[in-house]
Amino acid sequence: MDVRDAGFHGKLDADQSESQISHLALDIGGTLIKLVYFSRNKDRPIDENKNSKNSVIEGRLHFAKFETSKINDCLEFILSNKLHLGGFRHHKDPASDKILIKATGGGAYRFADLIKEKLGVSIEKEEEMECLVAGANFLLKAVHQEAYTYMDGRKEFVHIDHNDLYPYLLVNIGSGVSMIKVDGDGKFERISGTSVGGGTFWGLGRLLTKCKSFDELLELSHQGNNRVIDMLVGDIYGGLDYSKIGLSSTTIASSFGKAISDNRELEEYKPEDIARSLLRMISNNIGQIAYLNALRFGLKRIFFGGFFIRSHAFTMDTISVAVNFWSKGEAKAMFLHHEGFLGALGAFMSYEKHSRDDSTSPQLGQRYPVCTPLVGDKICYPLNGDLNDNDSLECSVYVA
Ligand SMILES: Nc1ncnc2c1ncn2[C@@H]1O[C@H](COP(=O)(O)OP(=O)(O)O)[C@@H](O)[C@H]1O
Ligand SMILES: CC(C)(COP(=O)(O)O)[C@@H](O)C(=O)NCCC(=O)O
Repeated sequence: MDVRDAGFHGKLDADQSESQISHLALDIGGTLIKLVYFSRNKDRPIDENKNSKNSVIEGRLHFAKFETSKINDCLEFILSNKLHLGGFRHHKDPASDKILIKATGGGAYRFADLIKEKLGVSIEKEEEMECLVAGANFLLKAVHQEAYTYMDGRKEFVHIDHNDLYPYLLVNIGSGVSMIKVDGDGKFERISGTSVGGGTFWGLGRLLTKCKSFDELLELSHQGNNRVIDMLVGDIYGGLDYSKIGLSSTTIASSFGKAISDNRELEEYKPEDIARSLLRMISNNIGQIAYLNALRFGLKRIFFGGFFIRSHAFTMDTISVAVNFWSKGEAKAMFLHHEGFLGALGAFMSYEKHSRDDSTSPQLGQRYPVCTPLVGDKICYPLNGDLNDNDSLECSVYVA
């Protein structure tokens, strides 16, 4: 289970629940539900700016995720921690005590009735692509050391020049894959996508290896050797490179191609080798399609997000190699630390739209504060994967 998963009985610690929690936003995807919410630091007073109508509140953004198939666990977590009270009310209808919660992703439509029934709050739907872009722009502009490259086991943070960020290609690898050309705040076009994504890896992997969880499948892929199943150029060319067209003998000529002639049954292959081939096939394919789309629109920067990545070394390495190979070294794949939370962050930021409507609850106006990722009280960027439990970003928000 992912460390950012909040379990069924997940209760926030006393410190967190005593502080004021507000502005819960959800991204309910095909596989995972992502939650973002803000908690005010209870020991810090609100800094009221006498010259403006705004006040600054210091606090933290919190992140959690659940499997979509276990939505009841997620709703239980929200209910038991009273996160659902952190919504907003429309001032056009002051008599109404109806609370609205921001949500994006297909599940905002699919589960609206269930959420209403279980939490007693209504869903205000936000468009998924808009949220992904808003989340990515926020992270790239506001969070220090958010973007990084990963190649040959080396992670390097990328300095983001705010004046030279656009245009870029955002590749969100969730259950399926969306490729979005981003030209500015709220300016974007979804230029491509592929159904061969994270859901394909996990779905096929589960069938072929009998793994019980995504993490188990990922862990298995660590130990495997894809050359047992993939047909390499060298397998076809008698151990030689095909130098004339730039293919080394170790390049995969055909993913899973060896299984044609091996005369072996599925059970005779090691699950770890299957997991490795599958991960490589899907990551490679996405990296290639991403690069071709970047080329189509002359985009130099490609950022990859979505929970398929999971800061997994082999996944990132494969995507980076694919982008590097197809671009002949011209383009680099970049990854986002808060990879899976782009949509939820975008939905969270859309509370700003209502800051003038809402007279009864705190009104949030996120203005790209400088955020520092904190785990406990330490600034923390683990190099090899997930953020730790109680993951949060320290930040200030403006309240109109
Ligand atoms: N704990 C997990 N359980 C299931 N899938 C996971 C998990 N962690 C990462 N994944 C991968 O992430 C994908 C979902 O990514 P996400 O960005 O949340 O997309 P969606 O919005 O479609 O749910 C899954 O299809 C799977 O490949
Ligand atoms: C339909 C979706 C936007 C839903 O988002 P998700 O829950 O996968 O994050 C995504 O799965 C997608 O872009 N699929 C690829 C469809 C295609 O372009 O072929």
